[in-house]
Amino acid sequence: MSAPRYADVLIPVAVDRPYSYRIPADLAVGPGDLVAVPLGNRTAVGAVWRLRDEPGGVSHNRLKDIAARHDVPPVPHEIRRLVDWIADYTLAPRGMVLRMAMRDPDALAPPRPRIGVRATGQPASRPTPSRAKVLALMADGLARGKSEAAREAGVSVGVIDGLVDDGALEAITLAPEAVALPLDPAYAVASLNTAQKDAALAIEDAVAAGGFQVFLLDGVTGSGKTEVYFEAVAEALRQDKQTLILVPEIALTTQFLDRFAQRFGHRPAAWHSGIGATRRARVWTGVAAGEVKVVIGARSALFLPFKALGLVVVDEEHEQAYKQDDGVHYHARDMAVVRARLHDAPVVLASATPSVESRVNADKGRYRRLILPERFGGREMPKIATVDLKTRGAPHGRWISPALELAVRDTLAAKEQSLLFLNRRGYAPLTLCRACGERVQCPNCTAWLVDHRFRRRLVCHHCGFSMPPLEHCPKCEAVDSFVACGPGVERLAEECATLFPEARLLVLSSDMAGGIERIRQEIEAVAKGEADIVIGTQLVAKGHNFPHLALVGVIDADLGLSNGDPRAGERTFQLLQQVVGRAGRAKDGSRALIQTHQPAHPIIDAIVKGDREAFYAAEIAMREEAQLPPYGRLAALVVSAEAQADAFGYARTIMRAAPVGTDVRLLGPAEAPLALVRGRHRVRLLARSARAFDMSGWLRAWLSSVEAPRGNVRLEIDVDPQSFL
Ligand SMILES: Nc1ncnc2c1ncn2[C@@H]1O[C@H](COP(=O)(O)OP(=O)(O)OP(=O)(O)O)[C@@H](O)[C@H]1O
Ligand SMILES: [Zn+2]
Repeated sequence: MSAPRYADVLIPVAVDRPYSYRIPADLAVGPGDLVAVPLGNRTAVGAVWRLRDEPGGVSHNRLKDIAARHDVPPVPHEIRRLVDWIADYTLAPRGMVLRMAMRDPDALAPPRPRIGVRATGQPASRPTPSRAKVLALMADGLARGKSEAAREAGVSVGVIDGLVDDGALEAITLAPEAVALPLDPAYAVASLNTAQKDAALAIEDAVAAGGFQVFLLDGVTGSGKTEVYFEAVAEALRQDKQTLILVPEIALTTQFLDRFAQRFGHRPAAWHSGIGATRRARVWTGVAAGEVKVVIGARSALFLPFKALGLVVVDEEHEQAYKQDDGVHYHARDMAVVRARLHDAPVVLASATPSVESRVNADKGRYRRLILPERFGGREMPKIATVDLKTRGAPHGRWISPALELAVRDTLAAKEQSLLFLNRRGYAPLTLCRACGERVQCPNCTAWLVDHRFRRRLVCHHCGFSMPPLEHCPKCEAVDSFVACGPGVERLAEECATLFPEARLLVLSSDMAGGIERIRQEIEAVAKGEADIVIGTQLVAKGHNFPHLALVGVIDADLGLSNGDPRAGERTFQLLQQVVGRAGRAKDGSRALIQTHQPAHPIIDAIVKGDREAFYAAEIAMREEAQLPPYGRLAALVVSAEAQADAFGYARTIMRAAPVGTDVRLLGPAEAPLALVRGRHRVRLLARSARAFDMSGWLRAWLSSVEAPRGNVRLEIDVDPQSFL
């Protein structure tokens, strides 16, 4: 049999189809190989998508030759299928999806050898105190990197070089740093309670047997879901298979990495945008070679080239952060399920507040639901009560009600921790002119500027625009007339400093100076009990374990309830349940106070009564009635342009071309709630169909009949939208 003579090569740019090339007789290429190909007047790198014996429609002579094959791991079969799947489903150009799954071959080149030093046993010809320090350190005979030796001995690198010249040290090539240290499934086995054991066994059996299966690990906050899926990871290790653990926010998982190391002896490999290029390349090739057994990462880890994937875990599966809302609009949780199916491996979706989608899938028998009904060790759930802001609210200009103030005082007196939750960054969400009522808006977005007093700026949370506080009103010229309206976490901190001057305060918000590293340290400080009152945005609600926390105060539970977003109810329930669930994880007798104007709202009521089933039953019934996901399918089309008329114009053009029929209901075009972002006007269309309908196929057929947007007009397609703004 002769070798295939043609290859379709997918290039990681905004194209949907691979291009065909000839394979030169002296070149062997296989599916997934990275190759250099001529593209226009340059050379591009692409992945071989399929091989063929025929040129496929184009004459042999018009095709160009593949220039070269790169000697790096190919894009594996499962990843190629995943890329096809995501492109077909989301309508994103295939090349753009490949881009997330491919590395530049140059970046994958083996790392440069590390040079180290070792003692030769010869004395130094000219002894100095610095030299003596180095030789004392190196007397153990171990090899060390040059700078490492200098740092440990407390001398400059020059001293090391001098000793090499002198013959007292010798330079040697060090073995490359291990990409992942060996994990031991038997390192420190946890003893599980009965419910944990049952759940763990079910997943372990599935890992051992192989085969695709979805588990919904549905356990209340603090029930030990992590311990349960660690046992499944242990089984995968025993089978010599790899595990992918997805988390919504990888930068804040130090606690998790430590727990993992306590269980398996070492940390897993982490994958996120913050790790350096060399390390990324090592992890990538280590995953491809099957040496890296466990990877923890945010959604981009979904595209790593696992050699033998035996288990996928999606922690906090309900998190909105799994949905990517720019470029390729994909949901990493859903695609993790697709990926597990491609590898014929089990997948675990874990949450204390499962998404309605996953819950319905479990109820219908598509997923297997494993329930952990109680906290580990019989620990009590916090006692939850509401504070009715209509009658028992805070005095004017303040946000902590007398009841909450008292509860914080009691908690301080008991030397325990309080958490005050307010999902608003900055000092105040709105700045208003007292004289004329003018509100300070972003020039580029439909949004008020948020007062960030620590930084002394007014900031747009959509585009990042910022400016110094205004001295006089641009409209009525009044001087010093601006007042801050409403609370943000900074303002709440000010109130706490006045009410509880003796308490150690800590504000946790994603935009504090010092970035992610500072947040990481502060989360650890909270866990160690180094703060008395923690003020935080949703950042604090996400899966952290704060053992000293005895009181949670929700400053404004109504924030998420009132907007028109079909997912607002679900999100509010999840956020409140998660934040309340941070309390009382190590000690009984914890409480939560929820400040609200609507204490009788069904969602608030379900939280207070601890009746999550009431929430799911009501929400699921509503979704079914309204044919919303998962009972129906939605797709959003967002047209944007510098001029509003252009956006509406193109939206009407595509609307006119919509296929006639009753399968899909089309709503719009309408101005988006966020009508202006970064100077672009936005118009939305929403398509809704029954669940069984092929929405992606329908959209593709429709849009292929419409002329592409021109000039600065852009069309974005969002299948299964999470955001309706
Ligand atoms: N079998 C066990 N043995 C020892 N400690 C356990 C066990 N199970 C759970 N724990 C402890 O209980 C606490 C809560 O566990 P974990 O963080 O896994 O809960 P979770 O279900 O993930 O909670 P959340 O959804 O709120 O994040 C942790 O401190 C954990 O170490
Ligand atoms: Zn803006």
